[in-house]
Amino acid sequence: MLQRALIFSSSNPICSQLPTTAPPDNTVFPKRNGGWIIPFSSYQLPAFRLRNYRRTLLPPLCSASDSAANRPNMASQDEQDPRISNISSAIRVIPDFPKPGIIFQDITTLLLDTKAFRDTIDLFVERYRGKDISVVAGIEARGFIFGPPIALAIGAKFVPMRKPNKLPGEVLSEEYSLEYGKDTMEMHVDAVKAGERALIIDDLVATGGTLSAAIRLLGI
Ligand SMILES: O=P(O)(O)OC[C@H]1O[C@H](OP(=O)(O)OP(=O)(O)O)[C@H](O)[C@@H]1O
Ligand SMILES: Nc1ncnc2[nH]cnc12
Repeated sequence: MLQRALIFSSSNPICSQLPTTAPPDNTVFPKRNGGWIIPFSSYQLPAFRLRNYRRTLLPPLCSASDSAANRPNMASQDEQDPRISNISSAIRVIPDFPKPGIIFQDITTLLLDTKAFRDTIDLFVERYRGKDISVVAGIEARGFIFGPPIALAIGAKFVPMRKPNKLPGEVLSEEYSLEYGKDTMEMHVDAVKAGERALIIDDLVATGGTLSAAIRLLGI
């Protein structure tokens, strides 16, 4: 997934049918070809070092580990990777769901395709293994599908970022706007420590609101 610090962009080889509406001005993600930023894409940005994690979330405290200079290289590697087009075609696109004007990217069909699903996980594992990442933060709900296998394979812990009032311990909360509504995301306060390097995983970035909230929650 997902962004001076982040994860993904769109001219995205996997979900190539996303609409090309520009993200809001306040997003920090790169806009390649004026498209959206979305997880399974070539412009991945990677992981953050939580230098100074704190409970009161203030301005960005983390930096991206992969320099901008390395990213075009990653992009061209992905463009040559034959797995990407197969993964892209395994995602079903449903217009006007859940309401008119939304072009829904349905990853449940990807999950039915064992090769495409495995290849998706492998792509992330190949990219992030050996990068000193100790935390994979998965965003509910679809980040819970892709995050755990990636976390196990790269030897990181998995931290769920949950919908409100689901976690039993002390939490940090972030409210955010969605393409179709508002929501709140929560994370256990003690799940991530200062100095840890985190990778945020989700299935898709549309407006970037969810990913931005996840970044704020990590205190980046
Ligand atoms: O970039 P954004 O505009 O924030 O949208 C992207 C988010 O929207 C979807 O989740 P959703 O909130 O629909 O929750 P779900 O996974 O529980 O269905 C998707 O899985 C991302 O988390
Ligand atoms: N276009 C989209 N497809 C799938 N999930 C989404 N969540 C927000 N926008 C979405």
